[in-house]
Amino acid sequence: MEKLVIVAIGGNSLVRENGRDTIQDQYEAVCETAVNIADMVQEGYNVVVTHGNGPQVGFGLRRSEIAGEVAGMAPLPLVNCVADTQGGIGYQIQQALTNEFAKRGINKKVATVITQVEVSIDDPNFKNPTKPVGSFFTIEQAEEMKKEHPDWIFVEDSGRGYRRVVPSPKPIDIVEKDAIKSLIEAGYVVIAVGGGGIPVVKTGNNTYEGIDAVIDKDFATSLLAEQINAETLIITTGVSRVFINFGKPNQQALEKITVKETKQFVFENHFPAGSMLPKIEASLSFLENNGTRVIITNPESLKDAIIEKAGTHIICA
Ligand SMILES: Nc1ncnc2c1ncn2[C@@H]1O[C@H](COP(=O)(O)OP(=O)(O)O)[C@@H](O)[C@H]1O
Ligand SMILES: NC(=O)OP(=O)(O)O
Repeated sequence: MEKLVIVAIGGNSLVRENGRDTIQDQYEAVCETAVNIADMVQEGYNVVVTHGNGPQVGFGLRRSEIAGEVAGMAPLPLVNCVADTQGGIGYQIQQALTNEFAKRGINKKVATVITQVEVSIDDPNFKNPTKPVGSFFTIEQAEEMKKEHPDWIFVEDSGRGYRRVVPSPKPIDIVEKDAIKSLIEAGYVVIAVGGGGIPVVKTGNNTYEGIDAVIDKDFATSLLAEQINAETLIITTGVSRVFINFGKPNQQALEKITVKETKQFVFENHFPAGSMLPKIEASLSFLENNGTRVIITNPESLKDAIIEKAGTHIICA
């Protein structure tokens, strides 16, 4: 079988910067990414796709809250908002890839697996929300909203504005990993752990219950990569490369770095929590658990990145 590559698509990379956030805009962004993934499949790579949902799950949560405030409708729990985004984005990726393969005469089938991801009820992250979701606000807008919703917590997100944060426990196990493996072995391009997976806690022997949280898709992707023995982990996001001193006049793009160098950059605080840090931590975890290489880049650079002509490459040695 061809080398197994897992590609994570960032939720923010599916949002257009035109302020409209329409589902058609999102589908256009998905189609553009599908072209790049189809290029990889055409080159002979065996690809598994995962995706984020940070903006989308926040939009869904807010829609549900407004429906409650305006029309008295029962709110949708956060875990169900995650499940809805997993299905909704998975559907768009599945259709875009299916159509792109048909257009090019690529003989590959695509399937999305509704994926539950186990977390621990005792995870300290339930008490310390860190995962930014939904829209970006100015500090004034965030302060105004806090007056109306004192329980909401906002954080500054990588110079892009303020966002609400929700709990983000660490993934422990992927409940549907055997189904995912079977589909890969049967030759499918599989879409899984969308939005980091639907967070569930174990209630007994093989029984589960949903819990309100948003798992970081980079950690869930890294865990899936380990569980399916992927060779390469590719994280696509809004930047073509990772930088040190990001956003400062002396920022410097990183082309190839070792695990040791990456740990030193983490120690020097080059990567903010909630945006680049989880990608870096997930990369290190993958490489320290039998992964061979990690690439962080934007979707349009995928084809060049896999042959080391673009992106930031993190390697073991
Ligand atoms: N050191 C860094 N190097 C590159 N990008 C960074 C860095 N620190 C923060 N960022 C920002 O983090 C973003 C990636 O995080 P985010 O948008 O939350 O991820 P996702 O694409 O998974 O939704 C980049 O697009 C960039 O704006
Ligand atoms: N769930 C998640 O990590 O989504 P983003 O990648 O969109 O932040």
